Amino acid sequence: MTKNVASLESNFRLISIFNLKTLILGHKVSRFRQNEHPMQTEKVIDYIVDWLKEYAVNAKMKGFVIGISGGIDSAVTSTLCAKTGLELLCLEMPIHQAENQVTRASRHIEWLQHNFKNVKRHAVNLTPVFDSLVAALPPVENEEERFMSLANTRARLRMSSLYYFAALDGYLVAGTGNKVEDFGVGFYTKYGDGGVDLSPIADLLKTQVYEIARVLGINDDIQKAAPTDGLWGDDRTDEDQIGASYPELEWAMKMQEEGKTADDFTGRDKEVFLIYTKFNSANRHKMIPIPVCEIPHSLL
Ligand SMILES: NC(=O)c1ccc[n+]([C@@H]2O[C@H](COP(=O)([O-])OP(=O)(O)OC[C@H]3O[C@@H](n4cnc5c(N)ncnc54)[C@H](O)[C@@H]3O)[C@@H](O)[C@H]2O)c1
Ligand SMILES: Nc1ncnc2c1ncn2[C@@H]1O[C@H](COP(=O)(O)O)[C@@H](O)[C@H]1O
Ligand SMILES: O=P(O)(O)OP(=O)(O)O
Repeated sequence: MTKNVASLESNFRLISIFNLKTLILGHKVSRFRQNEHPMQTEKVIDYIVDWLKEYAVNAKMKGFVIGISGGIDSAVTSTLCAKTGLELLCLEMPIHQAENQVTRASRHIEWLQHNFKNVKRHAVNLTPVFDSLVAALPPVENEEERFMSLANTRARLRMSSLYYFAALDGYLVAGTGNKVEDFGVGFYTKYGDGGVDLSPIADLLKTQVYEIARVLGINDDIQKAAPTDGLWGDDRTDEDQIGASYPELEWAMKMQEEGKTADDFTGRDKEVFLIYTKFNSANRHKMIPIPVCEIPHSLL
């Protein structure tokens, strides 16, 4: 990891092929810190809003485009983008989506438009796009693996649509990943929802995202909704899939940072720690720069 980052700094060629998320992640893993004192929520909000604005202005971009799912992360991120005063385009991109998710997303955008003049919206129905892609793909033997692959395909179709509008209108694609998803369990789709231009809330734990949502006054139904990746056409939650809650995962992330091992724990603590480390190591490839085959000078 350290070696990769060092070679990244000394090799400009590599930089161009990493997405921003990978870059941030590459140096952030080593500086993970846990909140020892209460978060100064208003100051954190102002800090992120200023950061977003400064980045967009320096990049000479007009604003941001973001996918709104009806979940807490996209609700908070979009509100922080709206607070910059720059243009914000909210995209609803249902793919066989549960009705309650569609409604929550739509109500959040209405709330944003009510509070901020700089917010526009588009609904892009990706269900027929997804269905025709599935129909065009060859049959497979292992239906279960196909199911997982198609779940991630949904996230990648959304990413393509976000970048369509980013290029069309001069926007940056705002990422919605938080610290536990991005740098802990790697619970996102590589080059799907992980394919973004900047990551405003990726230094915040999920519990901190909730605290920010409360202070921002995000709709109650979103604050109460169980986190879900919404990729399966049913209402399974992230906790159902991972086997541990976000507060549990945050605890395990901290324990790993402190150098603890599974032998330090028993019972549920041990179970959670093992779940966390399993995801963390399986998804490590998402948290480091992509491997480049470096050819010895003598051969070139
Ligand atoms: N909570 C959320 O917001 C959210 C969002 C999207 C997806 N998800 C979840 O995240 C998970 C994503 O699935 P995934 O991680 O299997 O798919 P992924 O596509 O993100 O990553 C798997 C892919 O990475 C590559 N890969 C695997 N091992 C590698 C290695 N060692 N080195 C380099 N590349 C490697 C392969 O191409 C493989 O197909 C799913 O469980 C999905 O439900 C969660
Ligand atoms: N239905 C959706 N419409 C728009 N954007 C979406 C939708 N579902 C997901 N997204 C975006 O992807 C990220 C990650 O989604 P998870 O639901 O957490 O997997 C989400 O924050 C939206 O930006
Ligand atoms: O990324 P979101 O907005 O869908 O949030 P969550 O993952 O909590 O559903």
